[in-house]
Amino acid sequence: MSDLLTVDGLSVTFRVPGATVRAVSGAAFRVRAGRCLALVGESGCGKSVLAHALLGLLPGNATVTGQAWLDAGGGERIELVGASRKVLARRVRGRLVGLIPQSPATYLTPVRTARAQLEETLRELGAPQGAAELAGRHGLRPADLDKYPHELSGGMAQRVANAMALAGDPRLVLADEPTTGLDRPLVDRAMAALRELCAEGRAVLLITHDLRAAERVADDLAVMYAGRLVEAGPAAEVLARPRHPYAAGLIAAQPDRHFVPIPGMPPELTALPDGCAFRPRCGRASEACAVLPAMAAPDGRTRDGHAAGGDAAEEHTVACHHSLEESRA
Ligand SMILES: Nc1ncnc2c1ncn2[C@@H]1O[C@H](COP(=O)(O)OP(=O)(O)OP(=O)(O)O)[C@@H](O)[C@H]1O
Repeated sequence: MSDLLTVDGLSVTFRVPGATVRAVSGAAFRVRAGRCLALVGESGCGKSVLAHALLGLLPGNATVTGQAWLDAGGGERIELVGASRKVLARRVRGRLVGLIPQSPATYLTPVRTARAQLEETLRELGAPQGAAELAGRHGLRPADLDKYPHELSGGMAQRVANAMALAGDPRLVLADEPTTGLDRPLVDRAMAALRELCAEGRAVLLITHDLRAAERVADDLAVMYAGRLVEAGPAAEVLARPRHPYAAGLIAAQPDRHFVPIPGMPPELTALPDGCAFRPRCGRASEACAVLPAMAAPDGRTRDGHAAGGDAAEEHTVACHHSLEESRA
């Protein structure tokens, strides 16, 4: 399977009065065709900012550095961080990359019917199909199209948002907390829809704090803490044998596991500590943790700031001086 997206050393800062918010620091990962990578972490850790950075959707106070290579087909690759607004608007957003937004009900324009919004999307893309045909493929009936967003159920609004995201037949789909506000059956349906996208050969980047949802759909998992990836690998492997104390804590905090919250709070992104940002909350912390640990495979090979080549991305990697693997060995 080929890499559709290769992110390398991606960082995002925001200028705010008197401070700098370090929202994403040196993220490196790849998303492959036919696979779903779930990016998980607590609210505010930088997941959505990362997705928006890829699409050039951040506000003017943001600075993005690093690289993100998108396979545009036909041997062409587009570097998203340096791409012009025109390239992002005309070639990337909606065409090569579809965005399934957080909270579809609020993403849709309240004063326009579903049909009007789908038609506008299709017109912008120059797509030949009609709104009814597109809607039908996403399980919407023609009568649903004449409804305004507030008249749509959560599930229907989600289908409209999915139809808009997929109208341009994108190779990569970014799903930003697509399950926000949905009850469990709708979450299950949304996850099944993401799985279908993978079966069609698309690559899916799922951004979520819902580990249970990630568990259902993800092939690969990356765990983010305070703007930094701390653990990555095959989803089943990371969930069964987490190596980073934060990842282990996040998993143990699930209602169907021990339901024990991690003590303390994440640090302010305007005042990140030196070294490992999880240090103040970590029972395993030592003086060594004052130095930032590199993302490394069990044999110690590091890949901090660099997307892995070959098949190495499926390796289970962790950025921790005292990983749980160490104590299991
Ligand atoms: N325009 C902005 N200016 C300053 N800070 C911002 C801006 N946009 C986002 N941030 C900050 O960046 C950090 C990361 O936000 P982000 O929305 O990516 O978190 P998240 O992990 O997706 O959480 P959630 O699930 O709540 O959306 C937060 O501290 C947020 O306050």
